[in-house]
Amino acid sequence: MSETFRSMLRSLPDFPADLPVFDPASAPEDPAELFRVWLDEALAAGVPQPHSFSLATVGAEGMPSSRMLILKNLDAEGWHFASSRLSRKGRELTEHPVAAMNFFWSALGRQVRVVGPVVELSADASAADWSERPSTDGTPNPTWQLYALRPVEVEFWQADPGRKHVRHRYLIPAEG
Ligand SMILES: Cc1cc2nc3c(=O)[nH]c(=O)nc-3n(C[C@H](O)[C@H](O)[C@H](O)COP(=O)(O)O)c2cc1C
Repeated sequence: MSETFRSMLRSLPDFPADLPVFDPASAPEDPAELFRVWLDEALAAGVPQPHSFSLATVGAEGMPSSRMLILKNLDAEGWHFASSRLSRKGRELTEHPVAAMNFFWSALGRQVRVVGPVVELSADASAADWSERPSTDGTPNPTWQLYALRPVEVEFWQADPGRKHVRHRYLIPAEG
């Protein structure tokens, strides 16, 4: 059973054969600009939920935890996401206000990693996000929180059929 399972896993393809070519020399200076281009290309390639990402947070004694979330916005405040402050991630962010995001667009063999401190955005912005959710019934939720991750590191990764995978990393000094 476990040998069959292992063989089945080994037989799965890593990446599609037809992948885009990424030349870091032509990348813009602003990682947010490149992210928007890659998100548009993921949309055009039919990647389902291309705005979803895994968010890793730090819990008690440094134990990591991760889960999928939806990207809500990208602006000067950072990369926005929202959740309940009472959730595990909410409690972990209160204790350790840092996180790592990981976007993966399988059809394009692309990954984007974003790391940095996380800040809570305003109660008004959080309430607006809650009220815009598709399943809203109009009841306010004071525990709903909009957060912004302020990147200190953003890494773009492009798979290559010849396994010469390409990485392009931006390091952004944290604000004083
Ligand atoms: C694709 C996808 C998107 C999700 N988006 C959100 C989101 O934007 N906010 C949220 O609180 N939970 C979202 N969830 C649920 C979370 O993954 C998670 O189960 C929940 O927030 C509880 O996480 P926690 O116990 O680690 O805090 C999403 C799940 C999936 C699969």
